[in-house]
Parts: sequence; C-alpha cells; structure tokens
Amino acid sequence: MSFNYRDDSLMLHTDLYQINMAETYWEDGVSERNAVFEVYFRKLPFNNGYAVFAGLERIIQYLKGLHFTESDLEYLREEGFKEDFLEYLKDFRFTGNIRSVEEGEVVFANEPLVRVEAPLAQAQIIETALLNIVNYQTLIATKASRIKHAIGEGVVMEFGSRRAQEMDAALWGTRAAFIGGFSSTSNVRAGKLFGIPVSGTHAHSMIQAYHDEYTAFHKYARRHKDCVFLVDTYDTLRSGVPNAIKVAKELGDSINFIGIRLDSGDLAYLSKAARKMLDEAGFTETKIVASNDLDEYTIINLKAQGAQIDVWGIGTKLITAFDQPALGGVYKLVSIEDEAGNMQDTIKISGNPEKVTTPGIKRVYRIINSMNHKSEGDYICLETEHPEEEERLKMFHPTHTYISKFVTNFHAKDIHQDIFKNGELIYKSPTIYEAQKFAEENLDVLWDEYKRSLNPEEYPVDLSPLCWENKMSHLEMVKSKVKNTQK
Ligand SMILES: Nc1ncnc2c1ncn2[C@@H]1O[C@H](COP(=O)(O)OP(=O)(O)OP(=O)(O)O)[C@@H](O)[C@H]1O
Ligand SMILES: O=P(O)(O)OC[C@H]1O[C@H](OP(=O)(O)OP(=O)(O)O)[C@H](O)[C@@H]1O
Ligand SMILES: O=C(O)c1cccnc1
Repeated sequence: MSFNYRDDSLMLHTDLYQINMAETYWEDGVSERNAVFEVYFRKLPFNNGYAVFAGLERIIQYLKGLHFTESDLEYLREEGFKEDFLEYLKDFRFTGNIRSVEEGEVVFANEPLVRVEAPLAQAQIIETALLNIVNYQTLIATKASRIKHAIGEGVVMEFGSRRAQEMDAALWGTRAAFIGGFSSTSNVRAGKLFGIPVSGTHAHSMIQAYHDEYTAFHKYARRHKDCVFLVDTYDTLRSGVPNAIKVAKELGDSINFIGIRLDSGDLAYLSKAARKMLDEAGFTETKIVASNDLDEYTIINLKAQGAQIDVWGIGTKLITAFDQPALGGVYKLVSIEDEAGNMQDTIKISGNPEKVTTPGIKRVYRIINSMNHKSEGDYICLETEHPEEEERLKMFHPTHTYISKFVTNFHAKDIHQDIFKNGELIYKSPTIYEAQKFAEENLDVLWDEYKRSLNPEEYPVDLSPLCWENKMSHLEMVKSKVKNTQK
C-alpha cells in the first residue's frame, strides 16, 4: 500500500457503485443525457428549528478541474474496468450546471439545497463527495449556530482540532463553525487557509513543564504581550488565580492581562469567585474564559447559575456534532432527459409519505412579509413558476394539506444562486466574514419561535399547488404501473 501517488485526486472519492452505474449508462449510450439531482435532508439536526448551510466552497474546489489522473485510471484498470470505459473516463470533466444556496443560508428539511444538472454519468459520480461535504459542514455550522445562540453576545473560540474526526474535519469543521457564528479558531492552518482569526491560551503542560504557575506565567509573558493564564492546574482559587494576579501586578503595563482560563471544576462557582478576586485586585477588564466539554446545554445552564464567563472555548462537542453525529442529507434524481430530448420528471416512492421525493426541476423562494420583514415560510415551486410576480400566494403543508394560508404583501426571495454554468464557475465566493454576516442576516428574518433551541416551532416549507399536483400525478402514474406489473 502506498499513499505516495504524486497525482492523487478527489476523483475516486466516490462510492464504487457510482462508477459502476456510470459505466452502465455509458455502455447503454445514455451517459450524456441531461439529469437533474437535488441535495436535501429530511430532518433537521439536533431537533433544531433551522439549519445553517455550509459546504459550497469545498464543492467549488472539488468540481473545479475535476478529472481522473493517470494513477486513478491505473487503479481502476487494476480493479477490472475495461480500456474502452477508461478511455471515456480519461476525458471526464464536470460540464454541468450547479445552483446552490449560499453558505450561511438558513435552510430547512425537504428543500433542495444544491441542484446538479449535468450529463447523467457525471451527476452520478459526484454524488458521494457532494453529500460528504454538505452533510458534515452543514451539521457543524448548525451546531455552532445553536452554541452561539446560547452564548448571545459573548465571544466563542473553537478548540476542536484534537478531537475532530481527523484533519479534514478539523479544518472544514472550524470553517463551518465560523460561518455559524464562532469568533475564532485555535487551528492555525485554518487561519492561514481561510482567513479565520486565530486565538488561544496555553495548556496545563506548560505549567507542568516549569513545575509552578508563577514561573510559567512569567516565562510565557516574556514573549507574549497578550496573556490569558490557565489557572486550574493545581488549585484554581488558592493557587491559579492568585498567581495570575501576582504576575500581572509585577509586569504591569508590559503585558495585557486579557484573561484567565478555567478548564475544570464547578465553572459557575469558580467563575464567580475568580471574578470577585480579579475585581478586588483592580483587574475589572480581565476576562474569564471557560472550557471543558461545553455545549449549548451546559452554557445555558451555567448562565442560569449566574456564571461570570465572558469567553467560551468549545471543542469536542462542536466539532464531532456530539449529540447527532450525522446529517442524513440525500441526493435524488428529479428529472431526466428521454430519447426524444425532452425532460421527464421522476419520483421515488416510499411507504413513508415524508420519504416520497418531489419530482421536477424546482426553485425555492423565501416568502418574506413586506411589513415586518419576517419570513412566512419557504415555497417550493416548479422552475417555470414565478411567485415573485404573484399578488396572493396560497401556502399549504405538503403532507397535511388542510394546513394552509394565503399570503399577500410579500417579497419572494429566490434562495439559490447559479454557481457553475456549463462546467464554468460563474460565482464569486464571499469572504468568510461575509458568509458569517449572511448567516446572521438570514436568522434575523426568522421569528424567535423557530430559533429557540428547545422544542422550536416547525417552519413552513410548502409546495406550490402546481408542484404538488405534479407530485400527485407522478405518484398515480407509478402506482398504476406497479398494478399493471402485478397483473
Ligand atoms: N456549574 C456547572 N453546572 C453544570 N455543569 C458544569 C458546571 N461546571 C462544570 N460543568 C460541566 O460539568 C462537566 C464536569 O466534568 P468532569 O466531571 O470531568 O469534571 P472536571 O471538572 O473536568 O474534573 P477534572 O478535574 O477531572 O478535569 C463538564 O462538562 C463541565 O463543562
Ligand atoms: O473540552 P473541549 O470542549 O473538547 O475543548 C478542548 C479541550 O482541549 C483541552 O484539553 P486537553 O485535556 O486536551 O489539554 P490540556 O492539557 O491543555 O487541558 C482544553 O483544555 C479543553 O478542555
Ligand atoms: O488555546 C487554548 O486554550 C486551547 C486550544 C486548543 C484546545 N484547548 C485549548
């Protein structure tokens, strides 16, 4: 086994069955037929009322210049793929269209997030990577948003790299967390690659290396003007905080005594006691940083106890999406070109009504009330429809259709952007700061009832009457086909 292919690529970052299906299409002469797939998830993660979309930047990087390298083809040859098909794969490039919601967009269950319109074989092969990217990054951006929501105005540092499911997750996870509202990361490479602010304190090992806090704090301060001293190595209130105060007093203006960090024990009690000691010593501006397996639940609880924590350091429970380790995003075929060159909508049936796919090439509009600028819900319609031109819109629940309302005086915002057109990247990515701000603005459009972390209201994601009728007629068509097969 070798990891040293000079031309390793992400092309084979797919499931074998995708390549087998692509081969089937190619051999049958249908590989170039236009196909439309949609990425969406069926259930919001963490029982949250919304999700924050992330992953587009990596999708762009992945698709740009995607091709089979020599060693990719060599490997497929060894796996038994034949020369004629390998010859076809040699010229593989992504030549399709991508429409996607932007990073930081607030999204909901059952609405298309990314739409791929491409030759069938291409659209098939890229499924695995697209889901891999969107499922993880959206999960982490959403977890980060929940944590940030619990914190409110406070600063939150991302500390997860050491606990992440390997390096890619640490890197892209911290980026997603920044989009979701985090303030900085401890991962220096993420700072370099993405421009996320980096920040950090120091570890217990530094105190242990010098055997005492007083010496360690002094040594650290010689090269680091901005100091956050970790105070819980031996005894927080009897040793850590007094030593930090002593060193800060001795060094005076030659350092910025920015803060102390608590990493164990009763964080509510210790933070209150430490606040008192710092204030009494005149360090009223010195902040208290807390870490230790924190998540939104502990944060809310600590706040309820009156904890005096200004800055939060969050690792494991964010980066591993501890309470829900996967988002179940799927990739479904909704329309495909027939022999005559016409697009035919397709459906996948399930005993579970929530799992029946919605056929057709669609758009998603956020229906924003023009009076209060809050969203009435999302409206999924066929691409040919123009709700933005309507005066009055009927919105109804797609499975419980009796739940309906008429909306007037609204603005319909198309939540997707064109990203690739005929294989060419036409989208200009925002900065990471713009993506974070975009997420904040999108959350502002939601009523608080959808944003609370516990038992939020269900946000309406509705189908247009035309889209719904199209779904019903395909359902009927498939049912009668099945009946005829049984005869
Ligand atoms: N006042 C508090 N209320 C609720 N949870 C708290 C409070 N203080 C700390 N916690 C949380 O309780 C957990 C305590 O973890 P644990 O039992 O491992 O103790 P510890 O303080 O980390 O001890 P150790 O010295 O072994 O590191 C952490 O998740 C921490 O965030
Ligand atoms: O608790 P998390 O949310 O995962 O945040 C990251 C943790 O990583 C560090 O602990 P670790 O024991 O790895 O190293 P240390 O010796 O520096 O405390 C740090 O002190 C945090 O507790
Ligand atoms: O800078 C810190 O305090 C830090 C960084 C990574 C993990 N835990 C803490």
